[in-house]
Amino acid sequence: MLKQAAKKAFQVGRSQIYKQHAEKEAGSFSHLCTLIDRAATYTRTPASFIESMKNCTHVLELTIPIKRDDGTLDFFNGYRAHHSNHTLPMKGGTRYVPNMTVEDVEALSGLTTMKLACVDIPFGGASGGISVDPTQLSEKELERLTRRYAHELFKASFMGPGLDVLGPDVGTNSKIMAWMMDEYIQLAPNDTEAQGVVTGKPEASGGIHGRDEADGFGFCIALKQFFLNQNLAESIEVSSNLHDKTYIIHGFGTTGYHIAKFLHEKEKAKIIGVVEGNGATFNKDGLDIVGLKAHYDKHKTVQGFSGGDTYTNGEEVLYKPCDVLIPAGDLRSINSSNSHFLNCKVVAEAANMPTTFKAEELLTSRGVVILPDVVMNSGGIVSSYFEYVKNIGHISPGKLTKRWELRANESIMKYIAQLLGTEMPTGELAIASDLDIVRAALEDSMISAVKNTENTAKRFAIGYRDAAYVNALNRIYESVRFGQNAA
Ligand SMILES: NC(=O)C1=CN([C@@H]2O[C@H](COP(=O)(O)OP(=O)(O)OC[C@H]3O[C@@H](n4cnc5c(N)ncnc54)[C@H](O)[C@@H]3O)[C@@H](O)[C@H]2O)C=CC1
Ligand SMILES: O=C(O)CCC(=O)C(=O)O
Repeated sequence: MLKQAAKKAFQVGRSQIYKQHAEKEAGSFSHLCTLIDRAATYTRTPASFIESMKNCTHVLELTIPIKRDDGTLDFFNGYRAHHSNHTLPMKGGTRYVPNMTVEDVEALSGLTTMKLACVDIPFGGASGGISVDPTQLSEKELERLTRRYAHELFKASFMGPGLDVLGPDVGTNSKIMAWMMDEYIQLAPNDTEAQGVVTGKPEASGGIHGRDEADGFGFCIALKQFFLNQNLAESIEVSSNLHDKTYIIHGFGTTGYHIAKFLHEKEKAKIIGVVEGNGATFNKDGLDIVGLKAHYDKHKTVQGFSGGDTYTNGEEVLYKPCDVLIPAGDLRSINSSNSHFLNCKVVAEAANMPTTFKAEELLTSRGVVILPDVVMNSGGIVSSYFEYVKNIGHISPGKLTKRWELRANESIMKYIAQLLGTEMPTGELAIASDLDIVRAALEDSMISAVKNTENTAKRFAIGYRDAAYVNALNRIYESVRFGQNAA
């Protein structure tokens, strides 16, 4: 069925199909509103609440002047949107990307509200960033721009550990997050919770173990859990194991790389293609991800990797047959111009809003299953939440309980040994590291989110995206009804 559709698409010809479907797609915020409306039918919430979810509470637009290294003045547009303050603080990513629009920022803040609710984190959604290509600035220019952005957010009450906690996203990293925190500390020197103003910081500045890998780790846990469901596996005629499937990953940044790493190392899965903006690599027997990462870090492209065939036009790899396609690049990468040519059984969304409305309609009509962003990529923000809790509590995970748990385990072992009349094994039992604790907690959040999504999808016979939105809207409504914001 899938093969036939793909063959037909090629027969009609790409350019003709592109013309047929190149009409403007809905903007990102109206896309979000449509998803909310679609899910609302299955919720137990009033219409006025649903309408309120289709607006941001506050949106800040800034012009940020910075001095370039050559002494000239340059100006950049910055944004921060607060989608919902139904519970505080608000939280969400910070993007440094060229051509950022206020509509995308608003949509991402709304998406973040939904995502946080799906994984049961008691924060409202926010999002923001600067319209800039960070690779075109020197490190000093990037630091000045970041500090000025943080300064303006603070002045406008768009930043604070009890108000809006900024996290990393496309184009930002732990160093940028640390600059933001430092700027905040200068402005609010007596705030004892200041470390909690941003997440994704280096560990030396209060960051948490495993934040960089969290998105990829969480994604793989969620994927595994979805495939354990026999109905899903049978509906697309695959087994429920991850290791015997083929994967193509679109985007090899923080998220895409860690997904590839976990699938490759832990699941022994075959990643046959990696597509980047500037080319792709393909190996039908599976790519060596460690080697590919070393090549990518050195050359800033996957082209020329000796362990795969190089494609200068990455789209050609995107269209190759695979079981699971993983968009991990940017918004709208699966759209009406390319969805006809995709040859996968599942689209598992690691990026935020990677699939446009029309693309989703087309793919689902062909039987392709979509595993939605709000569940699949929530590992990053869940780990950010753990970092925040550590910062606000001034204590690292397990510091109070680790040794106590070890003693408790030893007592149980002794008791069992006594019952069996054997000796206690010699040597100390392992103590959980901070990373073990974070990973276990993340696993728990991801598995619960997938199970809740599956249950709702089954109950109403709807897709996983609609089910995730139904759960999110119900949870937010309960919090508004009984929470701090209901007058
Ligand atoms: N970093 C995080 O904590 C989280 C990120 N995400 C989402 O995951 C996605 C990726 O984010 P990161 O990995 O953090 O960003 P990143 O900046 O580290 O990586 C993005 C990668 O995608 C590639 N890319 C961009 N446009 C492309 C195109 N048209 N075709 C192919 N490749 C393209 C870039 O070259 C880069 O390697 C984004 O949608 C982001 O919002 C979601 C949840 C958490
Ligand atoms: O950790 C955060 O606050 C943001 C993570 C992120 O960018 C996302 O979940 O989309």
